[in-house]
Amino acid sequence: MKNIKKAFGNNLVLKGVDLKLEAGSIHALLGENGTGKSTLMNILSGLLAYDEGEIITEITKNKIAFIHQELALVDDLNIMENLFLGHEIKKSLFVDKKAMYIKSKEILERMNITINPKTIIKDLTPSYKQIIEIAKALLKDAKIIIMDEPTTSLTEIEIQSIFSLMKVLKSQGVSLVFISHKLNEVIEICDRVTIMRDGEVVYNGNITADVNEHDLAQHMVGKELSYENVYNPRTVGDVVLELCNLNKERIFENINMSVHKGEIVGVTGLLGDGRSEVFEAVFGVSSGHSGKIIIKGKEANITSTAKALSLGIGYIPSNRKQNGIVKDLSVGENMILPSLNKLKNNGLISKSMQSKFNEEYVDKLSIKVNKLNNLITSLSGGNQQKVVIARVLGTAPDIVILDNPTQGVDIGAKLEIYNIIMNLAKEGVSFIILSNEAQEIFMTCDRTYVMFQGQIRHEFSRAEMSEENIMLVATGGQII
Ligand SMILES: Nc1ncnc2c1ncn2[C@@H]1O[C@H](COP(=O)(O)OP(=O)(O)OP(=O)(O)O)[C@@H](O)[C@H]1O
Repeated sequence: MKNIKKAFGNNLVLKGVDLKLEAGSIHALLGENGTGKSTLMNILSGLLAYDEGEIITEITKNKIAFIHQELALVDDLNIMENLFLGHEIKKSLFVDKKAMYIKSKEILERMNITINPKTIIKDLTPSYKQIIEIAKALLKDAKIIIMDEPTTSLTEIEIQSIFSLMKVLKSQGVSLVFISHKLNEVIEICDRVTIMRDGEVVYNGNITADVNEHDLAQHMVGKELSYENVYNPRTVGDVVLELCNLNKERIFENINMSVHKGEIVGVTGLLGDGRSEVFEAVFGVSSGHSGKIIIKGKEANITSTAKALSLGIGYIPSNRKQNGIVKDLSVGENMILPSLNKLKNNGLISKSMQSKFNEEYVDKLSIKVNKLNNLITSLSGGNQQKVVIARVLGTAPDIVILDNPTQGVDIGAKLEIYNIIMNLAKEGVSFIILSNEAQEIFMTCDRTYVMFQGQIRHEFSRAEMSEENIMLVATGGQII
């Protein structure tokens, strides 16, 4: 790609970008949120037109596959039906299931994957779903496969299976583009890297043994980042949230947990460990559980999210696209949703109070937005996540539950978010951080619970926390 330029209205998003992809290579595309990575890849795959520049390749558009974060699979159909959806093999007027089965098996074998093509998608683990998306790309004989943050919702074991598949594809001459904010993974799997900042390329190079995360992060943000001093110890107050024997059949069991005023508590484990479901119950998103939820010493009967909010609980769900944002509303409107009452003047929303509120949080969280009344969907993924965080913080909660809070957020913004959490905790706000990123837990939490198959298996004090200890318990092992 040579000197690619692209503007949305008067917002010049790509300012002349060059990118060279090689066959049989894994190329990382990095950059802060909103810097234009997805736009560039949408252009490469033909989803978006560009204003200026040139794309020089012998590969036709139909041989370029873009695997987005939201997978395009139909849950109730099987693997084979998903692979051929819309272009079924036909024998006269009928769908030739046998031929489709044979071809599906062939593709899966090419990927070194042993799975029955008749398996229903909803029975697959998240990594297998990713693998099926890749299989779809291979079915159309893709020569370039673009993967947009493919590992965000995967466990360590699943990430390794995606990586081995990427290596197989690379050895077969496919060119892979890996968009990610997880710099450790970039170093592990990629051969080359292009780093963008503000719509321009600021760095291009090979990932050699001497490249470290720190260097990549520095290129991304253009300044030195300080990871060391994020965590600040605090004196915490009385218990503000207590979960006593919380049970939900087959989902979680005997959950006992406490959080103090001003404390930051982590809950971690592998995907499917039940942590999200526990806090959906606490926030009134789901019902059907037994046990007690005690808020500031009083048993609470939380039957709705409105009730949870009125008790001073804020919550950020794990899946932003499904549960977090309202697609038809603007950035500004999304940000104020739960704070509407606070912004009313004589029963009407005060425009000036709304703008002040919006501007305060755009500034506090460095949200990259052109106009506050643009649709939320026009923001980059990471910036949408920041809007969701702003929305919760804006309700001035006493207890904040953050499920996967920095999903898709770049490293610079992550540190900003952690610092905001630290400062609010110092002021007495309590946080519960549900995360599968050990680094996130270390950088922020005073204590952490580790869950496995719906149960709390261990509670670590800050001094006892280590990546090895957490992994051991999260995978069903025991600390001796
Ligand atoms: N369809 C659109 N209409 C208007 N603006 C858009 C549109 N798509 C993207 N943008 C803007 O283009 C800029 C770049 O967005 P893009 O999604 O390419 O960033 P990104 O680098 O992929 O970010 P992230 O890491 O957060 O996913 C952002 O400012 C975004 O708001």
